[in-house]
Amino acid sequence: MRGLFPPIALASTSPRRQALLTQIGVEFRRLDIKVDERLRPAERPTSYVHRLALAKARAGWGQQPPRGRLPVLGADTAVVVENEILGKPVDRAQAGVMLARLSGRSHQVLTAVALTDGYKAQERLSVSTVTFKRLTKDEYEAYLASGEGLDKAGAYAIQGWAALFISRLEGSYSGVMGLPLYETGELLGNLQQRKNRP
Ligand SMILES: Cc1cn([C@H]2C[C@H](O)[C@@H](COP(=O)(O)OP(=O)(O)OP(=O)(O)O)O2)c(=O)[nH]c1=O
Repeated sequence: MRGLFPPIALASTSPRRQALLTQIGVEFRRLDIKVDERLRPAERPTSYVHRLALAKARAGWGQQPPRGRLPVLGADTAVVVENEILGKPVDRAQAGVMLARLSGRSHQVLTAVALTDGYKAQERLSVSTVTFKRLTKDEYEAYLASGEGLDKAGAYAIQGWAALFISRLEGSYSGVMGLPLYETGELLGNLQQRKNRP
């Protein structure tokens, strides 16, 4: 299938986001961006992921040379349990605490995507509910030893071994992995429509 969308820039260091964008045939240049990911006092999880997705897209826009800029896509993912955001664990011990919070219950995964062309920005939010089985001691130990969850929000990867722990997913698999492809397609489709307008 020939690509449906124009080329873009992806403001992300995440290999998962690159793989997902490649999956839908989007050509992209990658921009290494770093934004302040600290949560603001009393900030709600949805506001937080929206703010960061937009900040990443804008930072990426600012990083491109003024000539030949491409529209920039940014995304941010947060795991939310009992209204608390679980970010990426700082070490194995914290990863263990996060897994214990997720074990035997459901949580939400929010991923916001933002696309800017320097003038306007569009955004979408994907919300999924993920249910974990109750983990056994052996499962905790094996998973923590694998190191798989250490660079992931909530200390797990749905696309990896943690699939063995997920009894139910309501929502978007790609959204949980870091880039909701349906919503991303909507943003890219709007871009295409604007381009085709006489
Ligand atoms: C819950 C979950 C998260 N993740 C990943 C997606 C994101 O890469 C990461 C969440 O962290 P983010 O801060 O959203 O992204 P990032 O720092 O990895 O990359 P960027 O440069 O774009 O800011 O967790 C999975 O890969 N699988 C999962 O099941």
